[in-house]
Amino acid sequence: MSAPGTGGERFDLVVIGGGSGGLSVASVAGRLGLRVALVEASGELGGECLHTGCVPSKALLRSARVARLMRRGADFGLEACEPAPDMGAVSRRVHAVVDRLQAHDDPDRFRSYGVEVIFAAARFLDAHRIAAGDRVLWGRRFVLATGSTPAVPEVPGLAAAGYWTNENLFDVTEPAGELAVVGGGPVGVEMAQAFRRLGWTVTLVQRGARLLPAEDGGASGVLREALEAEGLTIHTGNKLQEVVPAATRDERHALRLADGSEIPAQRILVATGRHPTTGGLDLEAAGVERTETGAVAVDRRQRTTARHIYAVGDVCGPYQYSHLANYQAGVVIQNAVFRLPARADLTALPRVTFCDPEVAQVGLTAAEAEQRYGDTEVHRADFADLDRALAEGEATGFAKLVFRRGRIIGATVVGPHAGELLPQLVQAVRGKLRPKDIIGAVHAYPTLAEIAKRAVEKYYGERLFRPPVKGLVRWINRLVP
Ligand SMILES: Cc1cc2nc3c(=O)[nH]c(=O)nc-3n(C[C@H](O)[C@H](O)[C@H](O)COP(=O)(O)OP(=O)(O)OC[C@H]3O[C@@H](n4cnc5c(N)ncnc54)[C@H](O)[C@@H]3O)c2cc1C
Ligand SMILES: NC(=O)c1ccc[n+]([C@@H]2O[C@H](COP(=O)([O-])OP(=O)(O)OC[C@H]3O[C@@H](n4cnc5c(N)ncnc54)[C@H](O)[C@@H]3O)[C@@H](O)[C@H]2O)c1
Repeated sequence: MSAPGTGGERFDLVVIGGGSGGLSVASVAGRLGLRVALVEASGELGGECLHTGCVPSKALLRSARVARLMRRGADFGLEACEPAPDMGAVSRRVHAVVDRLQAHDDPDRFRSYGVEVIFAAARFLDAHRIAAGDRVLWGRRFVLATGSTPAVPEVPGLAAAGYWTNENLFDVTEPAGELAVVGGGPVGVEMAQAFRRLGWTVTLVQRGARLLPAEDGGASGVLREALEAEGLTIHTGNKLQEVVPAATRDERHALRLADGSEIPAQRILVATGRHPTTGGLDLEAAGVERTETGAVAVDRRQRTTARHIYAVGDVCGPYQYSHLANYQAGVVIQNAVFRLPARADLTALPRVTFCDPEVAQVGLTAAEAEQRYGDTEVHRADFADLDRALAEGEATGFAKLVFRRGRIIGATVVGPHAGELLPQLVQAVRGKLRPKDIIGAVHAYPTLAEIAKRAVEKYYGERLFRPPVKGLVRWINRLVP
């Protein structure tokens, strides 16, 4: 660590990185009257979520879903038709959505909050100073919010063949061809389905034993079945070993897998995870340490090993979601601005993979709960039995609720709009609610949200519709006139 200097423009708070996490901290701190600098390397605010992550991927998935519905016309009594996707037009729509949302992240909006916005790459000079272009900033406190970048495996031939990542995927305008997707996490699964629905022949290779390995095994199975039914080819428990590059752009590369099989593909999408972005920051000069995985090490108050430097979002994890970066930003505001010892609590952190069917989770999965406690109870309701799901023609999937000692400690939903169904379950896990809190609330009929109530009904069903209870009910009814 370098000896701290005193020169430079002085700020109460210097935020490094203008994505989901950094923008949340800077806007609140600025409006609360702190002298705040926001330093962003890329030349525009919004970060990955807006430009190359959540927003473009969800816009692309929407076009893909419309294509799917067109093909499914006959399921609804309409003439089915095979869409002719225009990748150029799809990409233009995706960028139009991004541009529309970019207005929220206009630098002038942040300047109006009193934030000094500086477009430059930041580098620590010592524990209290950074260089940002030709300026030197002194900060009482700092927030590191530099996000993550695609982790590309070292596979012989891959670089020579050329590949897409989320950083250039949304600029694809060429007509549909053959695509190999490497990685079966959220990026791989969402994008494989989007491209398949937009007419591409897609093969997905997943090193893990199943798709979305962090999710409930049953949910992962339902998803795989749905993807295969749409014509996706999936290899799990297999790894990309080597690529034999095509001689010309129109020919196909050969992707050799660990089990000796070979996949032909014109294009390759690499979706094998992400590395925290710390390169060039010179964290050592500030005394900020990293974990074994390269993430910035933080405590539950989001403080790094240099106590006046905080970190939020993908650069520290432990998960990589935009809403987690925002949540951690709130923890930092409480600690660094209000000086309250707030701690992050991820017990009820939701996550959603926006494929179709969507996969949503809050709290523990059934397997995690069983492993941790050994005395849990799981009840499941299927969309195939739910009136609204049948009316919608979207009856794939289920909700699974995990109970322990009369409390809801986890929920998995795989099915139509699963992410939209999550909030009541997030409240249930967060508030350690009892099953009666779900069943006691009147759910509008017919809604998909009734699925949670149905799973709770199973919980009570097992307890109520038993001979001793039946006997008691008969006895009361005979006794009381
Ligand atoms: C394809 C894809 C889809 C996704 N979909 C979802 C989703 O649906 N829901 C969800 O919750 N999450 C999703 N994510 C994850 C989400 O995008 C990230 O978790 C989120 O953007 C992280 O926010 P952040 O603030 O940590 O970092 P970022 O948004 O990446 O922002 C970091 C910023 O720091 C800047 N920076 C880096 N180094 C420096 C430096 N030295 N100096 C100054 N600035 C610097 C970068 O230019 C960048 O603007 C998705 C990710 C991908 C790849
Ligand atoms: N809907 C969402 O919230 C959403 C969407 C997209 C991304 N994200 C976030 O972005 C991050 C990155 O997502 P991701 O899907 O790239 O990463 P990931 O780490 O979640 O999944 C990558 C997968 O690639 C596989 N893999 C690794 N190397 C491989 C190889 N050589 N061959 C074959 N398979 C290989 C791994 O088994 C792993 O399951 C995630 O942490 C996720 O939280 C979130």
